[in-house]
Amino acid sequence: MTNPVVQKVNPMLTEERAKASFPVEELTYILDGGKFNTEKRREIEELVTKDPNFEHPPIQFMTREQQYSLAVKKALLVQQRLKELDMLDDPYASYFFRRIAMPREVSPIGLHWVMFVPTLMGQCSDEQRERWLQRALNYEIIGTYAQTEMGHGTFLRGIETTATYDPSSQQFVLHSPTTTSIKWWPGGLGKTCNYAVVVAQLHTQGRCHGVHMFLVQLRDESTHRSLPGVVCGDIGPKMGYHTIDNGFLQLNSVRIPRENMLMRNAEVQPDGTYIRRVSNEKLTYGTMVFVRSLIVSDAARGISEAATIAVRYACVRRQGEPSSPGAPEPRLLDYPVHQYRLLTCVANCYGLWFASEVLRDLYFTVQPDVLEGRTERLPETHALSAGLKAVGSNRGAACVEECRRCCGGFGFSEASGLPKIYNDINPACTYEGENTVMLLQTGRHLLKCVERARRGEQLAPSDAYIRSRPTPQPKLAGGPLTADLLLGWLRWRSLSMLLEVSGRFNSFIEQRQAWADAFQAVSRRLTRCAEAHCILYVGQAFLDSAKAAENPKICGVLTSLCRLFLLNEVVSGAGDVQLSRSDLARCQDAIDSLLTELRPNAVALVEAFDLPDRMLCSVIGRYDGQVYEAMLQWARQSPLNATDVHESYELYTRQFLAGRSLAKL
Ligand SMILES: Cc1cc2nc3c(=O)[nH]c(=O)nc-3n(C[C@H](O)[C@H](O)[C@H](O)COP(=O)(O)OP(=O)(O)OC[C@H]3O[C@@H](n4cnc5c(N)ncnc54)[C@H](O)[C@@H]3O)c2cc1C
Repeated sequence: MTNPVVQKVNPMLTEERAKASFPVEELTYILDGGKFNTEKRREIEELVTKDPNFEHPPIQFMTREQQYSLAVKKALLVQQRLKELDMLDDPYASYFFRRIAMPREVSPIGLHWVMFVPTLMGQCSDEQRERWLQRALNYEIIGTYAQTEMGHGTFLRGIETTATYDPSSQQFVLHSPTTTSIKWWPGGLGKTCNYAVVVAQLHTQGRCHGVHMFLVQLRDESTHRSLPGVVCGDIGPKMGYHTIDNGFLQLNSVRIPRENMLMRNAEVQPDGTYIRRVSNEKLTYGTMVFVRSLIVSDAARGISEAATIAVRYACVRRQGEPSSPGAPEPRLLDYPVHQYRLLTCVANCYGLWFASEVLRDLYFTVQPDVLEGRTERLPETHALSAGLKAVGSNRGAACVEECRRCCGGFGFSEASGLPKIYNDINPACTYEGENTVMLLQTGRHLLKCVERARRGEQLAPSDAYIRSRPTPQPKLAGGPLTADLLLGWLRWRSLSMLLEVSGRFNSFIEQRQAWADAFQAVSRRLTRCAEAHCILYVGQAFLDSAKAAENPKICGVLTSLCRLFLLNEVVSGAGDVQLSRSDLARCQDAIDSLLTELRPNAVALVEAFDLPDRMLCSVIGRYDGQVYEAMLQWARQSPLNATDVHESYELYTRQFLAGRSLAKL
């Protein structure tokens, strides 16, 4: 455990830690992907912790401008340190360095790495790469990715920004013709970046050729002033992400050289002739799959942080009627309903953690094939990554909110760290493909799978359970409710729901409805099918990882947690299909027994995530469990407490209490 014990540890937490039935450290190695990774991560944490440049008072007491300015400084410092330590080429090390140096702070230059550089890598011709990529990698320029407009998000083809080619000057004229065409949202666009990849409708020789990408310089490289015709700025405070300047961009006939169109897939020649090359859009899908697997893993990490805070707090918080006169009040964790709320979040966290790893491995398996033109598994990976991105971020936000509520009033205080985790996890439901739209994409793929199964075609591994005919419902009554049996039931549920929806869809088609109308008619139910399909994948990944654990004690506790996950899905999905009352009652009883079984391991299961206090930034989730003293100390730092009497008293309250009218002040 890397946490420095700053105060005497609360005995209630010590007592809970002693109850662990398995070696926590070994589970940490599994979660990290091996002992080597755990050690490396801890070394990095120590490096950052010792660096005074990353020390500062709580950001919650700072204004947004102060938070942004500090985040710019720290983000650049992180890059400098990574270079000095020769860690830039080590993705694992640099990921953890950033996370620990900027806990809960979204980096204003994050988009540079996540979107700008990968877009240059994937969309530039070889000469363009030569010219720009190295400059971007060396941080001589900082870029963002500007696609979304005020009026157009999900529907990419509706984008209004135009890039019109002028052969006389061999330049493109970038223009925002309407208010709704103003770019809105790109990270770092407001104040930080000096370049952007701008997505616009390409016009040449009187024809529109659809959306293409252009590299546009926004600000002068030495003064950082915005260039003529470029109007950009910050879009203002948001629900979270206070440290990043999501921005707007209006382009007023801004001219860029012809060579600034990203030309890997298409080209405009000097005379204005448009040439489309063999599309490698399928390669772009590959990158999308990878980014989405990271979103699922971020969702799991968000829950791991919230659950660590809420479980520790539940051990030290006493609330309620004592069981006998003179006895202490019960701890929150002693209440079965509280155990249920927290342990189901922990179970979701482990499930998503393992599923994100399987998805990432799938990407690394499929990507080399795709590069060589074998794209058979691309539809499966694409559909899975879209659906899991949606299910992961939806669950992430829901579980973090549940953990926040589990902490009562303190969960509403910024001191808990929980509002910030929630506000930072929530936007992932919207960016990189809005979640409902993602589920519809998965659903569309599932409908096609039923059709292919009907034609007797072979389906990809994760779709292989899909048939064109129903199978009998697995019986839950009778024998033990094993994880395999529960998974089998969820597989059956997914297939049953899908066949029903596909049947309705086909009947609309037989009634000569247009494909798009038939799709809309079943779309609501189809999103539910997509969720069921993805939950099945999460459950399978969870169970496989539990079975793979070499230590029988770890295998045992993970299998129990996995059963809790699966049972909870069966119970909450009972209304989707017909689950008998006796089967439902059995499942409910099994959940109750599992809560009792898992409760002694609650702390161990969250502490296996090995999150140092520095990362949690939580007064109520600290390792030593000394919640109340720390809460008072934290509140004392509020700027409102700088003076005993606040200036508003002299300005307004004194007059008001004396009966004078405030209007005259
Ligand atoms: C924090 C944050 C960072 C972002 N960063 C960037 C960035 O760096 N660069 C960038 O270009 N953009 C960025 N975005 C924008 C983001 O990609 C869009 O918000 C997203 O694509 C959704 O588009 P929209 O907001 O226009 O919503 P809309 O597309 O208008 O969707 C609104 C609602 O309608 C529903 N809906 C839309 N279409 C359909 C349909 N066909 N069927 C059923 N329902 C539908 C959606 O599910 C959604 O609930 C960012 C957004 C956020 C919140």
